[in-house]
Amino acid sequence: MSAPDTLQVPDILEVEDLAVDHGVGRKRKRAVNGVSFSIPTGSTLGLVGESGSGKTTTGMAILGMLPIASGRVLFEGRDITAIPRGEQRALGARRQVIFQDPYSSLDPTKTIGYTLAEPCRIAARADRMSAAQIAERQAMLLQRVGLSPDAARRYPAQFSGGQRQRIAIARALMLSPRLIVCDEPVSALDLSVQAEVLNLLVELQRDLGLSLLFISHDLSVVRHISHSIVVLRNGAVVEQGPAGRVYDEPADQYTRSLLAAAPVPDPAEQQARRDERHRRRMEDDSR
Ligand SMILES: Nc1ncnc2c1ncn2[C@@H]1O[C@H](COP(=O)(O)OP(=O)(O)OP(=O)(O)O)[C@@H](O)[C@H]1O
Repeated sequence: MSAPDTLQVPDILEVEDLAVDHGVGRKRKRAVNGVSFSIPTGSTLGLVGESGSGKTTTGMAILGMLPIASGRVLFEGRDITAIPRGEQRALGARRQVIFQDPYSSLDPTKTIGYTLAEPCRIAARADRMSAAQIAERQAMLLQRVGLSPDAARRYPAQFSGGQRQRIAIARALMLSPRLIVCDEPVSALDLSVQAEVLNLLVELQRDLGLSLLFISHDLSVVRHISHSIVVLRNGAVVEQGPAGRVYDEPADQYTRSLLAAAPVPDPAEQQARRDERHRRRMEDDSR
């Protein structure tokens, strides 16, 4: 028997006919309705749509942070809504989140070292690490995201917005997750810093074989990092497919209007920005 031409990689995440509500009683409101998509393992899916379209609600339901009204979410083939409570913790280590505002995950009163160790303290027994292992992993990850190991002794206020987001990324990686939900992780950053953090996420995704659900209201942000795209409108999917197809030949009128509003980055301008950053770094190094 000959080997198959292509290796069949299972999907890390399958969302089937998902519905999620907010509020209770008469104030109950359906925020997400009939949403289905999947993320092939080791790829990035861009979940886009205007404010209020249901992106965060979908992301939080996938992370088990919001109850599901109906539908199924399969993570690594297992229906997460049917997993016994005792096993939810172990699953938590394999799914992490990075928010728009790094302060959501970085307590200003705690050192970076304390914050990075936090996921290890609440992890299931099987994922626990010794203090020495935690320190070693912290140092490795801080370096990987472009910070020096002595950052562990400092506080969030001593870092810029971009550096804080790098710390939030390191924190998300502490327990070696397989899926990271990135909820508008660069929206609060300057354009040049946005590009640096996006590049870091792309490198990490590729080098570590991570799967990313990248939430953004801005189609130009996810353009170069997503393998596939899902467009949400009023809590429902209006378009989905490979990123190249969705950007080049959008089938849906709403997607076309979003694309028209999203500027295509000019490669020459991007290169000029990269050169400028490089020049500044060289200057800093020579001081
Ligand atoms: N905690 C909440 N209580 C009640 N309604 C909510 C709550 N959170 C979100 N909603 C509503 O659910 C819908 C989807 O909101 P959601 O935050 O998921 O959208 P989004 O696409 O992520 O928007 P944004 O980009 O502004 O974050 C909106 O109508 C919103 O008003």
